[in-house]
Amino acid sequence: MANYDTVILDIEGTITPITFVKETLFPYVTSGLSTFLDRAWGSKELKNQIELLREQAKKDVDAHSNQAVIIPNESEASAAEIKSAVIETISWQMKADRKIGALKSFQGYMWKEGYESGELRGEVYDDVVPALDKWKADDKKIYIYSSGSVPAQKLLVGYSTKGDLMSYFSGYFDTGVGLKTESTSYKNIARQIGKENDTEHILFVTDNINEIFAAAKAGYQVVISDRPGNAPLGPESKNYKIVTSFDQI
Ligand SMILES: CSCCC(=O)C(=O)COP(=O)(O)O
Ligand SMILES: [Mg+2]
Repeated sequence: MANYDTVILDIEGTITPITFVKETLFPYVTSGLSTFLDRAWGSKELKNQIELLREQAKKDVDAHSNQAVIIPNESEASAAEIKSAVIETISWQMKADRKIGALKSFQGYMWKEGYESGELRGEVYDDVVPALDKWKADDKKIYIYSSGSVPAQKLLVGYSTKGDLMSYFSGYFDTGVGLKTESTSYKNIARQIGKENDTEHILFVTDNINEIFAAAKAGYQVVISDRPGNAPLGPESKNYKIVTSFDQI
């Protein structure tokens, strides 16, 4: 690897197993959603979260998505009808593993309770903390860029199986800077961390080849994370460094 002074890490498939997300985090939302809505109904935070889902649902319906349903507002529908539309909306989007801000925000909102009660702990691979320690000792800055919302990212690393890892990270980015498959997102991050004209000294590690293409196009150094259970790597991945553990970076 050429010199780098900044590391940006993806979460799912890179520092965290995909199985933890698919088999623990996602079912926590889908199985607990109905009772969660009943419990939190009337709270300001839930109203804000539903408003985000409502705005997204409207865009989806306008774009003729065949699964999208309008979420009615309180002046035109009962609580039961609104809850039912919210459940339907979240359900189809989660089946599609949609990386859309409103859904990701809602998931993080629900996971908060689970992490705080001790029911959830963010699973982090054993080789991650030694690499974070080494990068810190070498004075490198470390950030996260994930499709999960920034609050959800902080929960996962703050309540992790390796303890509270938040002190390692200088910042967190989600799709608020743009989709992870677009090179402008990586330019936006570089600008925000004061490295707009120095992207060649940023290293981005992710499991997703389209994110690799986008970051490389923005001038970043890139490494592919190939963890058990990740999607199989295609022939394009051969042009990049591939690691199965962070001690190979
Ligand atoms: C940090 S939230 C849990 C994971 C998640 O929902 C997600 O979308 C992660 O995507 P990534 O960009 O980290 O692969
Ligand atoms: Mg990933």
